[in-house]
Amino acid sequence: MESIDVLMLCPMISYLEQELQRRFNVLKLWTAPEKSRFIKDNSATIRAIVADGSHGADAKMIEALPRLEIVSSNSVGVDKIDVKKCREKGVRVTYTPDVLTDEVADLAIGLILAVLRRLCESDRYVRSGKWKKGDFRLTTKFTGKTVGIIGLGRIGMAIAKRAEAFNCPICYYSRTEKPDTKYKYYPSVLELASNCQILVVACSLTAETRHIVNREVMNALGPKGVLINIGRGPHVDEPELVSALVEGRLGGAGLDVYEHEPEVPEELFGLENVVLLPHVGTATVETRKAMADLVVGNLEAHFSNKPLLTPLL
Ligand SMILES: O=CC(=O)O
Repeated sequence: MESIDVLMLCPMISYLEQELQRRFNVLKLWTAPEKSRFIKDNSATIRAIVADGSHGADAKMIEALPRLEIVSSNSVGVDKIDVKKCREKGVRVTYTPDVLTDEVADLAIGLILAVLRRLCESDRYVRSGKWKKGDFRLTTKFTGKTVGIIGLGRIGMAIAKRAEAFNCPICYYSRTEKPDTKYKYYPSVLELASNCQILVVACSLTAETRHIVNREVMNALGPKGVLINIGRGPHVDEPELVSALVEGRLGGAGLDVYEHEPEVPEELFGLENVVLLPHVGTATVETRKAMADLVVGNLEAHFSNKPLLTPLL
């Protein structure tokens, strides 16, 4: 498959770059001094795009590539890809579900513990020598707290299972009630937030779920409530989140994602009830390799006329 031109949108793990290069002619968009010129110059030959959760293909890019056949995304979230345009143009879209579910769910639990038990703050306490002057203050118990989950898909379900092991009552919001789960369903996020102590965002980002966590929801979660976001930044109204935390209307937050990554509101840096991660939900060697294998496997399948491994479209 040496002669197939694949446009890679941003740097990814070297294993993925190497595996792609062994099979395809990889064009690295980020190395081009002028991106739109680069796309134009190669538009007659590019047949595939490799995207990720932060770098996708918008309508303009898709329109600019008349020979484009497939977008293979190194992510489960495809909100940066204009899927509607792909459908219209007959461009296939693949993503990397399942292989990353455990990793993201583990991190959600890690964030809950980090916020409630102040793990980052207490680590700093030891390193700075403050322990010698007195014990660290008391924190908050996780076991038994009610966990509300927005979006009970693969990842939401994996978080629920883990939280159950901490004896947490689980409730959830999703567009429709899931028939085969014992977890309590609330038909609105507001009701969910009013009835849980830890609210976890685990749904995909769409026009409907943008700012699904707004001021009202944060107020309902309240000064003892904790918000965990391992979904996408725009799920949460970020300026409202900052003011809710600064004003003490919300008890704490554990965030892996932000509205304008890698920009993070500086007001959050001084808050000890907030744990900030740099969008690392899937970022382990094991999971990123499994994702890379799917990205390559989907392209290989497509160009050998075999069924796609994990098609979205
Ligand atoms: O954010 C990560 C993903 O969508 O896989």
